[in-house]
Amino acid sequence: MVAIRDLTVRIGDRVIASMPELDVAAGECVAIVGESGSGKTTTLLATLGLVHGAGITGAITVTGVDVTSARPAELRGLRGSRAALVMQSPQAALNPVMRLGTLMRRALARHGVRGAEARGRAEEAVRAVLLDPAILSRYPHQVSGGQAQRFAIALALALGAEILLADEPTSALDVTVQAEVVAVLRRLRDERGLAVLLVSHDLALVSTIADRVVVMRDGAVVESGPAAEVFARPRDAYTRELIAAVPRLPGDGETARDANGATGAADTVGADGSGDEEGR
Ligand SMILES: Nc1ncnc2c1ncn2[C@@H]1O[C@H](COP(=O)(O)OP(=O)(O)OP(=O)(O)O)[C@@H](O)[C@H]1O
Repeated sequence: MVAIRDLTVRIGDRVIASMPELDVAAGECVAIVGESGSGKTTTLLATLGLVHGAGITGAITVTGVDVTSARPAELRGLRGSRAALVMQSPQAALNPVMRLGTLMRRALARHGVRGAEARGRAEEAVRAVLLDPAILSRYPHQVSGGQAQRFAIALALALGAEILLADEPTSALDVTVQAEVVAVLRRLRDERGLAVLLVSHDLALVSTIADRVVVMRDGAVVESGPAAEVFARPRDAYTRELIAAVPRLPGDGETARDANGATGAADTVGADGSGDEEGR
């Protein structure tokens, strides 16, 4: 789905992100973690050809498209269908005077999908993120932040997303709602083989979903590997610091969270990933 080799992003003579190797396969979630300013967002945006005014070297392939040499129209096509960006505040990106169903139908019409097929695809996508299709008749201000984020994911699915590139997709949400969104991402990864490249500074959350973790600091990768291994036996001192900084509740084990997500916050919405489907 994603293959990055020897990526370097420079502003002037400063390297703001360098990523020697990063692969995300179908049905896999890879998380990039690190403190603010470590280069996580730059790496994510570069993956979709969205870093402008910077010197970029290296190779980036996303669902077979060579991002570094693709023409602008080809990149727009990639971003509007097979690869979708999920941002922190979905509500801000939704047109406030348009019902969610209209918004979805217009997006599908741009891809030549109309009428009964568009309605069917919209309902199927909304159900896949555990929302009631009745939500399609609501306006953005009539849904919660978690529902809006799940709708943004549904929109991506309806348009044919095979990979989601998610930048802090839950940090604008409260903890229970965060859990709903993570449960939905896990389910889509497991059941549909969706690939997820996730950027987050929240290690507790990352430990509930990531299969592999890449730790960045000052624009460089300091450690990477299977999530369970990195969380249980961090090799780098900076990774150890990040893990030690995760808040713990009385009764938690040695590590902040079990890497399989067994004790993660997402469990508050049920092991099958079912969340609150009702409106608020
Ligand atoms: N267009 C730009 N021009 C100059 N510097 C930039 C630009 N974009 C990012 N930077 C710098 O590059 C570094 C990495 O930024 P980036 O946003 O990738 O970090 P991050 O790890 O995602 O941080 P955060 O968690 O705060 O979003 C920062 O020092 C940032 O100030």
